[in-house]
Amino acid sequence: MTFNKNDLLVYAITPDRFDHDELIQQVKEVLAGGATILQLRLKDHPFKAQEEKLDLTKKIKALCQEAGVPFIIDDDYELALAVDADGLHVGEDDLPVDQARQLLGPEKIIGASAKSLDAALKAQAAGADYLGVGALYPTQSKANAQGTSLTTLRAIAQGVNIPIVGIGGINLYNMANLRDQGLAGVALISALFKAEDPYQATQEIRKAAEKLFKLQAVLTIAGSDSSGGAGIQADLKTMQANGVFGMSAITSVTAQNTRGVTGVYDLSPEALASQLQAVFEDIPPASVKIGMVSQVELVEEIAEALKTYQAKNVVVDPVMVATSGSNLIQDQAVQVLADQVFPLACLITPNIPESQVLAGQDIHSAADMEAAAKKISQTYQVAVLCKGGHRVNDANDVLVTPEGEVHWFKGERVDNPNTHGTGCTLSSAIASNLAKGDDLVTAIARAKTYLSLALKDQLNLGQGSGPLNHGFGLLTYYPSDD
Ligand SMILES: Nc1ncnc2c1ncn2[C@@H]1O[C@H](COP(=O)(O)OP(=O)(O)O)[C@@H](O)[C@H]1O
Ligand SMILES: Cc1ncc(COP(=O)(O)O)c(N)n1
Ligand SMILES: [Mg+2]
Repeated sequence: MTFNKNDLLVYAITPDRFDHDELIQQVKEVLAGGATILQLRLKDHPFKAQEEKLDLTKKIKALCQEAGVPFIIDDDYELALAVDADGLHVGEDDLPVDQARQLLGPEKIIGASAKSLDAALKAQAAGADYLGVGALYPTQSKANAQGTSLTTLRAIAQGVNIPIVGIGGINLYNMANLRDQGLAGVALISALFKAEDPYQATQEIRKAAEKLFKLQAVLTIAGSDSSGGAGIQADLKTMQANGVFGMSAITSVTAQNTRGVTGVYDLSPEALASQLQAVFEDIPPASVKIGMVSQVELVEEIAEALKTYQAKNVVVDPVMVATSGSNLIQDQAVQVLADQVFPLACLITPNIPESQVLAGQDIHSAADMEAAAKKISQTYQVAVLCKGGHRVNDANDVLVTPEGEVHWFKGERVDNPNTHGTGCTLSSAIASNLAKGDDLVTAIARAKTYLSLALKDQLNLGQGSGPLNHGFGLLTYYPSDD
């Protein structure tokens, strides 16, 4: 039995009124399906004798032990002590947290329900190990449960440093809305125990929860931009802002600022290969973004590594020329990148000049963008997002898939001359969203929203086309400042 602050919580809570044998069977299935913590909640449950309650509790505890899953009891501290449960959960009107802690001792898990930041901070200070926050959605398991808004949930998540599980009416379908809110996981009753097949339901929810609530690692393979607005630096900042764990393999070090590129120092193929090996062999990324790669040999190392490690969700930004006008790829490398790396990708994101080169045709209109994207997509059997940042009146991008589907992403043009790194930022945000489980269209739509907000922040650094504010929404909370 382990309980770590960073563990994923797929928290199963037993339902009201049940047949004991049926409950035991369901608990078995829910544990086998991948619940990571289980709470026995015996609300409204008539027991004929105390022995009966003890017997049931012991049986369920044994199942949890066998599965290596912490066994928590709701409210009833005497029962928790009697069976030596792993922990106790107390509601806002139950035993106070500090008393629960005293009664159970320092080693046990104490959980508390909280509906406000105030209650959450109090429970944390009194020694709670985790918090249940809700009801986030209407629920049948707790009639008249008071609702908790996502705004309150976020405030609590930012204010405390113990894990939080969302609770109340959560199911496989509404769970996705709870992403990026600072949750360690979700607590469920009906979605697991009232499912037709509790084993399968738990498995599906566990799989989705892994993506939604566990910090996903994302790799960028790109060039360094000393001025911090594009390349590796933009990628890592974007990943941080989009709630994933950024990692990097550097292809080249550029001396660059908002006015231009004054030096390009490519790393050796060995230097790149060993970075890729170090990352892939230890922390397989959930997605990969590829940016500036200037030489044929470096492209070949990347293609090799993507195949060897069966890299997933690969997004390629075929960087050719910096916003400031400097060339960032050798002519021979373009075709090798296209031939060897595009087919391993799930998306490539050329801007208009890059699309013209790749398609071998001119682009003067939205229809031309779509035609070029279709041509590239057919040639390399990969989805293509032709970005419209180089147009004047709008910022519309078009996605064409190898199956021939076309999707336009309409973007209002933000009046901001500081667009250094927009392409790097967009592709990294797409890779981040794919890592968190979005489908391609959703990942792009959300990335575009992020990019627009970063542009709208109107950061103005340097004398040329400056960088975006990647961290516009990030704030660090220092508890000691209160
Ligand atoms: N002024 C702007 N306002 C809103 N979106 C923009 C603006 N400039 C670029 N974009 C968006 O930024 C993303 C990157 O596009 P683009 O600038 O064409 O790429 P690159 O940086 O590779 O040249 C696209 O989604 C594009 O629509
Ligand atoms: C190291 C590096 N990589 C990529 C770009 C492209 O920048 P943009 O995103 O503006 O196309 C850049 N300027 N520098
Ligand atoms: Mg670009």
